[in-house]
Amino acid sequence: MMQLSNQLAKIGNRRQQELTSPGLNKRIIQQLNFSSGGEEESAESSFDDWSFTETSPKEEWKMNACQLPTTSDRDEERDVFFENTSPPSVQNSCLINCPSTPLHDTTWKKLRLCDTPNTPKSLFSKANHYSSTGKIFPGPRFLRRTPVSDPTHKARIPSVNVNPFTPEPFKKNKESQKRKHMENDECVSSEQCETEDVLLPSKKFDLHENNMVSRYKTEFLELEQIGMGEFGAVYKCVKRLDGCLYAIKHSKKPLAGSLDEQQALREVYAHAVLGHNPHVVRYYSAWAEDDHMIIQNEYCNGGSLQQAIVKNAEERRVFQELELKDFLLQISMGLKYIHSLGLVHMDIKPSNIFMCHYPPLGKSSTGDGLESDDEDDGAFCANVVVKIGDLGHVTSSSSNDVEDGDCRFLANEVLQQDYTYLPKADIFALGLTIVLAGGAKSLPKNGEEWHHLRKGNLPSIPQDISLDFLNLLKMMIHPDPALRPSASGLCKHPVLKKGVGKTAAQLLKELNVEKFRTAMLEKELKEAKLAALKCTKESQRSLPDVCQPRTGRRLVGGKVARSMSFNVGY
Ligand SMILES: Nc1ncnc2c1ncn2[C@@H]1O[C@H](COP(=O)(O)OP(=O)(O)OP(=O)(O)O)[C@@H](O)[C@H]1O
Ligand SMILES: [Mg+2]
Repeated sequence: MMQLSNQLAKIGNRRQQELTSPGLNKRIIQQLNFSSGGEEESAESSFDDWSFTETSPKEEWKMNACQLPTTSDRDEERDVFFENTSPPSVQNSCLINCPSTPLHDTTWKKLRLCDTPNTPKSLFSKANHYSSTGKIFPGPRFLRRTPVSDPTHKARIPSVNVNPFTPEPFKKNKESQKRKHMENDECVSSEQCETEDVLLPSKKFDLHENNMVSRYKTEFLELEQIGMGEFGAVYKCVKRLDGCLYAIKHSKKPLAGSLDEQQALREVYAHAVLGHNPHVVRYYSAWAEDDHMIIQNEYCNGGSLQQAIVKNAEERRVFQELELKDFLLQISMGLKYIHSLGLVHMDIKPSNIFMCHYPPLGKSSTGDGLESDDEDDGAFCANVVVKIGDLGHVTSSSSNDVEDGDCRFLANEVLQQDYTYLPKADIFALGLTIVLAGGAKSLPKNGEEWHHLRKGNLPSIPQDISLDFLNLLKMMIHPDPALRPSASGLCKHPVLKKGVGKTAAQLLKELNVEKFRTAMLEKELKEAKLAALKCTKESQRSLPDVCQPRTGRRLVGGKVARSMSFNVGY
């Protein structure tokens, strides 16, 4: 992350130079990413002096979705060219007037506002940290730097990004650290502290610049491209050091100052906070290289659910109800975990669900993903673990800064900017994801059909599905988000528990219980043999009655409570 920050700051410098150079009084045309939604923020921004009034592509899409019917394609809509005719001075005024706000949600908002193509975030963080009142405010992604007495030392201290998804205690800790510094007169004022935040050096040790060595090429052997998305390309690679496979995601476009930068950072922040869960694609590392973000993730050998759906269609088959229930249960477990950390995914769809095929139980060489302490484990395909990936849209569940995901899976309330029930938007998208896995035809992107689904009408699934399961899916896309089941509720739902097989974790638990039970029985048997032997010896010493078992007394296991239960954990 340090290198990433370095790289981003460096690019910011470059951008600033470009924007302030006399030759730049020309029109800047830049491609916007629809999904990133920063342009929407510009339209609804509280920045009074925001001078660009064009309707954002995303707003256009929202208007389309509300004007029945329309048929534009999402991809076309997402690639819209935005023309900025304002001179750099206007751009700078936008930067100058960024309000200083506390971190977290508002910080994200600020990031986005200042991250449009007109006002690159990197530029923002480097160039102008003054409010309209001339007050200095902190760069949004820079942590407080530990003050040092040697002013020249400043230039060597790397900046650190603030993870907006970090739990509150961490942030409080940062605050107390700041207070401590102030008490120690290390900063004369909070403004000074903040000034130091933003005056962090832009040029630090840069592996790629200084050594001209690509970490990607040095550390990994690229095997093949396994995917391509809005954000970039994904490659299957072997890490030279450990010989293991990884999925490595490269951003498509240069990052600095772009909306992709923000999405990439979101993904990294979310991964870092989420840690490990069997139903969330595991993250290993991220760094910037050649102005592109690279994210090293767990490689899922079963590919995405979308790929499986396409393959099914080619083979004229569909996932059966039992498989659908298994997928739903496993993804719900991943969502339950994400939601429990106060986050929401906001882009659940088949291409963001990944499958890992493990060898049958006992032969797993991964040692990963199969064990779960989750009491709710109840799926049945022990050798297929389903995981949620692509965290590029993750945000806080209490946030007003929502980056809409794929419009085909978007809940209506999110479109209406009602963010009261964000976790339920994930449930809505999950319901439609399962319906697609069941063989339903592609979902509409807008128009009458789009609204029809948002009224709670389930797309038709071309196979016999039990009424119970159909009703559950219907509830998941209920127009009233409050009535949709929660992820936690789904994990315990009788429809998903009833008649299903067991997960690897459950089977492992049962195996351990059986092993324990066998060991106890073996112990009892051994004791019985010893007692019998002793009895024989003593009877040979002419004490005929001593070893005769008394009525009601058990010879074996007498000290063992027979009421001992081995069923804990089921
Ligand atoms: N960990 C992984 N294991 C296997 N395949 C992967 C993995 N990550 C990504 N892929 C493949 O690459 C594709 C794109 O990945 P991902 O969704 O992370 O990128 P994206 O650019 O954000 O895509 P989009 O914007 O379309 O959701 C996936 O649909 C999948 O086919
Ligand atoms: Mg994706």
